[in-house]
Amino acid sequence: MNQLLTFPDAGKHALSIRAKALVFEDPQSQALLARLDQVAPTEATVVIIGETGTGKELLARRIHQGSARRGPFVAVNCGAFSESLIDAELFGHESGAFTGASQARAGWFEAANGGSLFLDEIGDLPLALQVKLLRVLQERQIVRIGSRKPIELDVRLIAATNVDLRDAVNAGHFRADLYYRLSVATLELRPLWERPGDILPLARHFLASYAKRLGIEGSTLTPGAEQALLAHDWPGNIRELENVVHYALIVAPAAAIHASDLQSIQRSARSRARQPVALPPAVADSSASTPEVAAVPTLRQMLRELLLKSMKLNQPLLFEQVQATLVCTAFEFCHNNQVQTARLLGLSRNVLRTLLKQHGLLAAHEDSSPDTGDFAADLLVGQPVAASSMA
Ligand SMILES: Nc1ncnc2c1ncn2[C@@H]1O[C@H](COP(=O)(O)OP(=O)(O)OP(=O)(O)O)[C@@H](O)[C@H]1O
Repeated sequence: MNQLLTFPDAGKHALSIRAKALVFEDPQSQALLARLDQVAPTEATVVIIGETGTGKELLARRIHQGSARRGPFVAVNCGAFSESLIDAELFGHESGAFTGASQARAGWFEAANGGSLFLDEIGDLPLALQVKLLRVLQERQIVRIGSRKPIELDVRLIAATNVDLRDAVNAGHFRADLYYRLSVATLELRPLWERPGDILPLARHFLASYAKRLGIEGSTLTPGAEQALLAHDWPGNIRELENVVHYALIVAPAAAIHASDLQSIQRSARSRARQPVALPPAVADSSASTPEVAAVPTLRQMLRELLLKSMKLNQPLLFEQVQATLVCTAFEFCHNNQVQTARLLGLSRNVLRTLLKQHGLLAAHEDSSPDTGDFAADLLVGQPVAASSMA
């Protein structure tokens, strides 16, 4: 079933494909969409969790569209402003409130009155502003900087984060009271690699949309290109996929798109082959700056050397032991909810999937693909080995 949902006022957003449609075909995405459609008509504050490029803003727009709110949808990235600026941006100011404030200005809250305010990267909001935001949510009114007059507000707040807010609370970076106030409803967008059923429908959707824009007819993806898309890790998630398809159309207009046209994928595959132990690009993770993460490259290097040695000496036992060590370490990370760190070990998705499933962190229906046990191959990028070849 093709889950292509169009926004009613798509025409108003002519510049962006993002505002027009949502492609949600993977069973996980469909389940999320069902929850979204339950939450949207309510007045509940929503927190959307997901890595960069997973579609958080798009989801927030959909929530707004699905509500009865007729006011505007206003999106603000909390990470894009300095602490002093974001105060005035959110709550507005009177003229003369501070140097440079020559005129009174309404803030984003007022701009969103009657509608929804989407606060992206809420985890980046300084603590002082978190206190202020909490008060606004409780009292449903704001006071502009330099004023004493409260302004009544009717705004639904939708927040997004790419960090685990519970970890931020534990680390003292995020107020617990604000966290509980915000997370009335929580929607989690999984990284694209964890919802493979979305990859090709999204790719075809972007292909059709960009081809239309570029005036190209008859572009298709060859089976090889489809395979390359499915095999890629997508650290930049849907945004990366959109860019890859757009670029491919530019370099291979009016023709079938081959794997070799998907240049950024090819490049990253090549660079992985050249530097087998290099860390993948930074990923949002609850464990992003823990000592474990710092230790992973060394661990990975050690395990890689051991694997190579075991192959050279033809020692299946050592090979098995290294594999076991890898799996135990990854399991430990998964157990601590540090899935991304586990990924850095270079394990195959299938192995990670199995670990996650064993740990109840993954729904059963996701685990459709068999465990090929190719984790050593992942670690040794470019030198695939099968356990049987060791015998
Ligand atoms: N389900 C989807 N269907 C179609 N396009 C999508 C979908 N999800 C995301 N996109 C596309 O991916 C791009 C990234 O989406 P979006 O900006 O919503 O991500 P984000 O998670 O808010 O990113 P960031 O955290 O970096 O701000 C958008 O340009 C949009 O076109």
